[in-house]
Amino acid sequence: MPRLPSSASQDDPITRLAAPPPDETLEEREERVRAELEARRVSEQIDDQLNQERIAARRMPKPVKLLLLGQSESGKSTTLKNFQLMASPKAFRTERVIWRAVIQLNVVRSIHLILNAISEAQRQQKLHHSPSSSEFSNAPHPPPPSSLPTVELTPEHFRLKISLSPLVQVEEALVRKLQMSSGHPGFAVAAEAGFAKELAVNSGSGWKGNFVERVLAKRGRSDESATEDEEDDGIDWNDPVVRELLEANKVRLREMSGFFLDDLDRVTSLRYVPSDDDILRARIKTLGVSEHRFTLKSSNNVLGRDWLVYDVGGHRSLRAAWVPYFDDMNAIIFLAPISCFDQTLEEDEHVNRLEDSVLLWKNIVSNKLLAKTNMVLFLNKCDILKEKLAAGVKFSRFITSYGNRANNFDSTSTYLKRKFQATFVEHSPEPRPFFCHLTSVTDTKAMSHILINVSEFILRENLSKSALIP
Ligand SMILES: Nc1nc2c(ncn2[C@@H]2O[C@H](COP(=O)(O)OP(=O)(O)OP(=O)(O)O)[C@@H](O)[C@H]2O)c(=O)[nH]1
Ligand SMILES: [Mg+2]
Repeated sequence: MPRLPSSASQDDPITRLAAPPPDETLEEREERVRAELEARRVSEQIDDQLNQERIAARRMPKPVKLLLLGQSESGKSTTLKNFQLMASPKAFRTERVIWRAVIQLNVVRSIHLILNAISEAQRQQKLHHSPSSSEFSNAPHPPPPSSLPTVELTPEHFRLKISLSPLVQVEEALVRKLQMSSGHPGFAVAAEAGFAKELAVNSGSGWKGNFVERVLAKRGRSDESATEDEEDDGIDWNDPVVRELLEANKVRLREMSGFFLDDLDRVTSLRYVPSDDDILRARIKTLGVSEHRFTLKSSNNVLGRDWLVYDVGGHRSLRAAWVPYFDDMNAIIFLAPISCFDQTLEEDEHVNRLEDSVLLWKNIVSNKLLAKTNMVLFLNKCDILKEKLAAGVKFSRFITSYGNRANNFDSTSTYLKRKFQATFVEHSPEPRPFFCHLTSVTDTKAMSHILINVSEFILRENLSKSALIP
C-alpha cells in the first residue's frame, strides 16, 4: 500500500496534532476527509440554527412591563393575584395549601385584637375597683376613662379569653417556622398599633416554595392529630360587649384586611381548602419588590405575550425602593382605595388615607421619569365604600370639600374620579390618556373583564412606541 507524504509543518504544535498520521493509507485518507467534511457540515448546521434563533429572539416582542403602585393595603398584591389567576389558574390553585395557613394566621391576628380589647377592659376594671379606691379610701370610685365604655365583663368573656389564648402560641410557632424555612427573615411579624401583629413577607425570598416543603408538611401532621373538639373554639366575636370594647379601642375588625371571623368554622376546619375568593381576601403585607412573569392569552389572542408585573410594598418607609423601576416600565396601575376616606394611615395616624392617596397620585403623575409611561387608575375597594355609605357613614364629614352632595356611591365615586382626573391632567408633564376603573379587586369575576380591558389598553397605547414594536 503506497504511503502518502505528509505536508504538515512539524513546527506548529496545533498543525502537528491535526496532521494525518505520516503512514496514512489512501483508504484511511479518504475516510478521514469524509469524516472531516461531515464534522464541518454538522458545525455549519449548528451555526445556522444559532443564527436563526438569534434573529427570532430579536423579532420576539419584549415582555410588557407593568408596575403596581399605591399606598399600603390599596390592593396591589390582590391585583397581582388576579393576573396570576387569569394567566395560570392551575398554578394559582396549587398554592391553596399555603394560603390556608396565611388565612389562619389572619384569623389569629383578629383574635389578638379581641384579646387585647378584653385585657384592656380587665385592666381598667381592676384600676376602677382597686383597694386604694374602694377599701382604704372614702373617696368615690373615679369615673372610667372617657375613651372606654362602662361595660361589665362576664365570666363568659374570661372564658372566651382563656379559650383564645392558646391560638397566640400557634401563631408564634407558625411564624418561627416560616422564618426558619426561608433561611432569612422572609416572613416577619410587623408590630402594628403597638399590640397586634401583621404578617409580612419579603417578596424576594421565595417564601411559598420553602413554606410548602418545610412548614406545612409538619403542620399537616399536627393537624391530623387534632380532634374535632379543638376545631370549634366557639368564638362569638359578635358579642355586644366584645364589639363595644373593640370600638373603644378604635378597632374596626370587619373593615380590616384579612378578616375571616365571619367564616371561622369553615376556615378552621380540618379539611379546609381555601376558595379563590378566600385567597384574594388573605392578607400579607409586602416588604420588598417582586417580579412576576406570565403569559396572558385571550380568545382573540390579542394578549398572547409575556408580561412582567412588579409588586411593591406600599408602606411609606418602602416607597423609596420604587424609583429604580420607573425608567423601564410600559405602564403603571395605580391603586387608590376610595373606601378609606374615614381612616388614617397606619404609619401616621394624623394623615387621612384618601388624602395620602391623592398626594401619592400627584407625585407619581408629575414624575418626569414616568412622563411617557401609561397610567391606569383603579379607584379600588368600591364594595367597602358602598357598604360604608349604606351604613350611614357621612363622606362629607371627612372630605369637607364634598359639601352637601348626596351621600351615595354614584355621587362620591364620580366626585373622586373627577378629582383624580383633574390632578392627572394638571400635573402630567405630557398629555396622556386618562384611563380609570372603579374596582373591587377581590371580585375575581369582574376583575377578569377589567384586566383584559386594561391589558388591551396598555398594548394598544404602547404599540406606537418602539419599546413594544417587534
Ligand atoms: N373588600 C375588599 N377588600 C380588598 C379590596 N382590595 C384589596 N382588599 C383586601 O385588602 C387587603 C390588602 O390588600 P393587598 O393587596 O395586600 O394590599 P397591598 O397594596 O399589596 O398592600 P402592601 O403590600 O402593604 O403594600 C387584602 O386583605 C385584600 O384582600 C377590595 O376591593 N375589596
Ligand atoms: Mg402587597
